[in-house]
Amino acid sequence: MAAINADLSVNGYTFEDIQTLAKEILKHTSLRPKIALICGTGLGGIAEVVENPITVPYESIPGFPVSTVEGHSGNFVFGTLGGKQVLLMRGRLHYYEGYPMWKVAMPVRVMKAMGIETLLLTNAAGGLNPKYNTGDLMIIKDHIDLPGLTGECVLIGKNDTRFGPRFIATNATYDHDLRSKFKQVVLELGYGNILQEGVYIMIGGPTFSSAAEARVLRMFGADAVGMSTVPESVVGRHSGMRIFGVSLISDMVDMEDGSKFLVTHEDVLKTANERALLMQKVFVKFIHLID
Ligand SMILES: O=P(O)(O)O[C@H]1O[C@H](CO)[C@@H](O)[C@H]1O
Ligand SMILES: Nc1nc2[nH]cnc2c(=O)[nH]1
Repeated sequence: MAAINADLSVNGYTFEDIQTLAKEILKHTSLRPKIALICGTGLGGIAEVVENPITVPYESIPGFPVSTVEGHSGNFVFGTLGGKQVLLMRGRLHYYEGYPMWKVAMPVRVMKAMGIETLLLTNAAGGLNPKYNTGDLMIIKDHIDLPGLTGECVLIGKNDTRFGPRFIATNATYDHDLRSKFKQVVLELGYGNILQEGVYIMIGGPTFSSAAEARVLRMFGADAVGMSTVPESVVGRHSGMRIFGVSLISDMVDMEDGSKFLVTHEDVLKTANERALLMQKVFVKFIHLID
């Protein structure tokens, strides 16, 4: 395999590097899925219901970064879910792990090179909307790219038009048809009482927000806050993918400064664990409906 050329002028991985990584991963399987799912914190359990799974650990892929966060196991899983070939990414990369933004979303470019057309994003997020409850599922209808607004957009740097155009619209990123199919599935399964639709805001992390920060995020119009997803959806959009996103509300954010509840990563993992079975059921049916 050719050496990975970490050329910073093109955001680390050249177009050729990305093709090389894709070929390297595809050597492990004859499957050619068009749907990929990125598993959020503690949500990798969806992989347990993948039929005939083929697991490709990140360490076995020369030049691929490792995932360092608990609840992100660090492998790709190919197989069938809901009757469709799928690719699961168990273990996303986060900015707060020290990866530059372009590296955080690099796997999405590799997915595109592997033939992925539809990108499903999941995450655990803190609830900012006072009507939400811990354990709710929030379909992402829009996002606020807080790092992007302050100069850390994932697409900053030299643009290679083989990946996508220099300038892209990011309104209407989250596909309407996929959103209504997901809604349909959740309602059919009888989970309508925990279903929300709202705006996700990305912060850099790893600090959870202070109460004053949380009030600002809410004033911006966000319903849930987390430390991921936006770079992946922007790069997916840039490469012409269809995007869907859902947040599991892992905890309700303290907005008042007086709370005794200090959120921990363990709280986030606990909620994800409690919703593992429900997420499996929902995604099997949802993926079945995707064209
Ligand atoms: O967004 P995902 O990967 O689900 O993870 C969320 O959970 C972690 C905090 O517990 C943060 O990484 C936050 O972004
Ligand atoms: N409060 C809070 N909870 C989360 N769960 C996942 N991400 C977050 C976050 O950024 N804030």
